[in-house]
Amino acid sequence: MSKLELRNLNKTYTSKIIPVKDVSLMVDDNEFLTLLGPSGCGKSTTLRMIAGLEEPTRGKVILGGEDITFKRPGDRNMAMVFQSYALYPHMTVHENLSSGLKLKKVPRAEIQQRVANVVELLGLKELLHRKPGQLSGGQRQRVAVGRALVRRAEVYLLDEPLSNLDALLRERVRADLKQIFAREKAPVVYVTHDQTEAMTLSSKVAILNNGYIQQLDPPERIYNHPANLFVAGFVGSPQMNLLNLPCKGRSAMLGDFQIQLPDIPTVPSEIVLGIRPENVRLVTSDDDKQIIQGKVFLVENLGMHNLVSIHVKSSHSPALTIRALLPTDQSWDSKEIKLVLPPQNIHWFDVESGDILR
Ligand SMILES: Nc1ncnc2c1ncn2[C@@H]1O[C@H](COP(=O)(O)OP(=O)(O)OP(=O)(O)O)[C@@H](O)[C@H]1O
Repeated sequence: MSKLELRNLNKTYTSKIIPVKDVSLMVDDNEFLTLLGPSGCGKSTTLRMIAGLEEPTRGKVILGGEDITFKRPGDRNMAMVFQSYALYPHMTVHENLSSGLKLKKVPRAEIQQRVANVVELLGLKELLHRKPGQLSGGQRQRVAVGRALVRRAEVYLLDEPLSNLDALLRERVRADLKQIFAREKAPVVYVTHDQTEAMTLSSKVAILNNGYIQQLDPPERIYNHPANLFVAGFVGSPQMNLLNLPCKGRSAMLGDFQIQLPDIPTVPSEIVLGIRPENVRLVTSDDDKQIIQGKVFLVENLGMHNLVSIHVKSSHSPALTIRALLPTDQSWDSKEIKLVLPPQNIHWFDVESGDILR
């Protein structure tokens, strides 16, 4: 029943360092919000202000209707997992997991039950009697996640909790986290710069850049309807093709080819065309429109697909490059190919502001 709300949150260190600018958002008790963005964009500072470890310069943190902006961290019932594990070095794993509950005078049987659940979930059984100094980085990180999970907190805050796990374990713990938090009735705020984590775990993603929220939406919407050039370029791997093109009449010129512009009030002299590599496809029928031709100059095998880089045919300007995900069942090296850019998959952006036009 505790909705978390940030109202116009700001943090200023000096006139030059303003890591968080006017961040407003809401996380319901059944929501998993991820703060995603490049290094230094203000993710951790935002999380630390929610936890009370940092005072906002301006703005409010509201939990369940109560203003908790200046409440001490210990008085907020929040569980936090840091990138740097923050485990008690003199305690065993078992003691690290149970000490918080003992302090809160939770009955012994319940402590045993809750600890047993996380131990099972995170595969910690073999490590219970070791101290943090005797664990690998990944194992310590799992214990830190476990310590947050044994508590029944009002809010869960996680700062890059999977960053030290190897790829396989990260995938497993990621799937576990998703299931665990689907059952918890508490807002979760998760910080990462790993877009796969953000896309798979979250019900909502806030993309941050330079302290500002660029877009706040469910992951599918972020991926399929990026609000601006920053989001379009940041989310998606391989990256979206983003091409600056001159406009002529109601078309944009992609090398020798005309791509019809969408219905926009005024046609600019230049525009940015965005299309994801998986949406660029081979010509399959005579009815195909928006066809471009070019020559392959690079093929990268990604396993399931080839990422093929193509120089688009152009008689005057230097060749533009477009990348397409194509099947692996044939050789694309140095091939002349014809491709289709389906109009429904094209995103158009304003050159100056970077905002989406259509
Ligand atoms: N105590 C501080 N004093 C001055 N500047 C700080 C302080 N803490 C953070 N910063 C600056 O604020 C900006 C945002 O930092 P923050 O840690 O929130 O970024 P982040 O998005 O979490 O980055 P990362 O992904 O690298 O952890 C950075 O430019 C950082 O150098």
